[in-house]
Amino acid sequence: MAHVSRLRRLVSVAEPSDVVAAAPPVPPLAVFRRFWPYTRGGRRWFVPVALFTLIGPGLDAAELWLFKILVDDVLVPRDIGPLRWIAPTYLGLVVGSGVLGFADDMTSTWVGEHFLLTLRSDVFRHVQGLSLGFFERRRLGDVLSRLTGDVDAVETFLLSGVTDALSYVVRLGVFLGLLLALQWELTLLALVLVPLFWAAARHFSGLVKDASRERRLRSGSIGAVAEEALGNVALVQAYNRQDREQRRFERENTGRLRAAMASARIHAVYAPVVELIEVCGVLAVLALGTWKLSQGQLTLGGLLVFLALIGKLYGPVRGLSRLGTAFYAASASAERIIELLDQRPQVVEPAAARRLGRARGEVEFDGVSFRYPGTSSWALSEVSFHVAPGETLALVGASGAGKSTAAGLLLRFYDPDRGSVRLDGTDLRELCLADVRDSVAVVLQETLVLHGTVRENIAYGRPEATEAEIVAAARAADAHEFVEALPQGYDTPVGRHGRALSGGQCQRLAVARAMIRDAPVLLLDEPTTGLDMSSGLRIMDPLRRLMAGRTTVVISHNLLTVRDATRIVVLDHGRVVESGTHAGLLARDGPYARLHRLNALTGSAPPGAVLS
Ligand SMILES: Nc1ncnc2c1ncn2[C@@H]1O[C@H](COP(=O)(O)OP(=O)(O)OP(=O)(O)O)[C@@H](O)[C@H]1O
Repeated sequence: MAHVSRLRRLVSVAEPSDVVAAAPPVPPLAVFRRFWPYTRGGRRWFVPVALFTLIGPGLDAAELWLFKILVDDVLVPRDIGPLRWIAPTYLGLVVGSGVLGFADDMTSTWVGEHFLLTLRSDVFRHVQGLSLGFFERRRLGDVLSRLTGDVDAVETFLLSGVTDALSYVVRLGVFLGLLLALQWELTLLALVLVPLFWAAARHFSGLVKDASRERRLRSGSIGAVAEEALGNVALVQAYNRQDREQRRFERENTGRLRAAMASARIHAVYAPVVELIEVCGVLAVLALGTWKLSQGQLTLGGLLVFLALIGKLYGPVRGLSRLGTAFYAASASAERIIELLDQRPQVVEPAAARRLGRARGEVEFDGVSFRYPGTSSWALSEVSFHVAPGETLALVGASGAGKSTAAGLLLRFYDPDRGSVRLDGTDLRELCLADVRDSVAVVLQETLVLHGTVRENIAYGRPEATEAEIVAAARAADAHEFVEALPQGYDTPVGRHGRALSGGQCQRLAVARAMIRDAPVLLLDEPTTGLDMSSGLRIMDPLRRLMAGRTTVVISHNLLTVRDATRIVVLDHGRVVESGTHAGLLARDGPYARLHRLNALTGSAPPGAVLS
């Protein structure tokens, strides 16, 4: 056992990564069962692929047999006669193998790529369907690395690996049959060494698996660190943190390098061991074969073909044992995909979800309490309010009071722990999720602008919108004028996070997008955050037009846009501490009045910025 621990030390990897957690191990058979359904589109090609696999070794064997005849009937007797039929047959066999190889390559690539397409798009659909909570907990770069590198490795596990294995087994069968027919004693001698191959393969495969796990894990960490640093490049550069990010990136890369070196060491030890076993076999056969030749029990052609066949026999044996290690390496990736696929969305639709035509827009929070997963304090507790269709409700409160959390619950990004959120009198949990989200148009705190043209950004609200509708929405959002002034008008690319536009312009695009969505409920989460006084005032008219005739929940902590709301609900530490109209709440001289005085002092509520 000492040599095992010595080998283990050979593959020891760097200090553990704290960026990405390892996926739990899964037995190979379970991996196979798990991914088998993804082969469904390509299964009809399995028969041709199997046929090509069967015919290939047959052609190889025929070529070798021709070689035997060539030596025994042409070279040894020095007679050119049989060459007349040997030459065309040989050419025919070579052309046949070429055509077969082509067909084999095409079909197996198609089957493999088709599998990848199905699996990758399924994993993507699954990840997109996960609740917001998942994305808050996980590193995006790691998820991306699973979607790309790990999915590829699963294909190796399931398809290329299996077809290769099949081809090796067939080759073994054909060559073994030929060898036995030619010289059974020599064959048995050659076979004595096969168990040694297996023992070596088994020994090394466990080590390979450890190193491969570490390599895939490090690839995920590299993706995660790169995504975080490059995604927040402005922050990194502003605070001169490039060196720190570089160190983090290099640390994960060094981890990957060590894992790669560990697996290279394993392979470097493994290859000569296997070669040694093989050479022993060939030498033994050569010795016995030469003796048989001298005794006249074997022709020279027979011996040469025998040696060539032995070479061909060891090929698949070696291939099979190598596949074993490749399987183990790929299963490390499979485990990472399975772990991703096993994530369940926290927000799920009931089996018989109720469809909701066009909602009237009645919104109700009834005794809602909510805690973010993994936290101990309540973000909302016992929150109740009711908004009738067409009315406007303003949620106000200090930073961290729970306003955005309430917005998240209304969009059903999360489910409340207690109480219920209702739309038109029905609990959101009973409704079709797509209907809930279709009923609510949002203009969020952080302006969500996509990498695309102005037109694409507006039409994201309703992809089937016509050009006239897009322009009408832009006009209503007071965006048409500035869009027309852009170099390419509606076709101007706006860059990632809308960096080509000002904050106010981005916000007006967001209003146009919400406008074109034409949903009965409108959710405005701090629509004026980050805007200066004049931009804040400028957005008011478009917002008013957007709110007309819709139920609106407006969230604000600077009290802008809230004074004329039908009702104002004041939140503090997740609780409703006050509610009423602007005038009524001011008269009570409670928390709202205090907030109002504070705002008047800081001047964050422009005079006249009121809802009509
Ligand atoms: N994803 C999250 N995971 C854990 N806790 C969270 C999460 N988001 C918010 N919280 C916590 O929930 C509480 C309410 O946060 P919320 O964002 O709803 O406040 P807010 O009133 O919208 O604040 P602001 O006006 O600053 O946007 C805070 O204590 C916050 O720390």
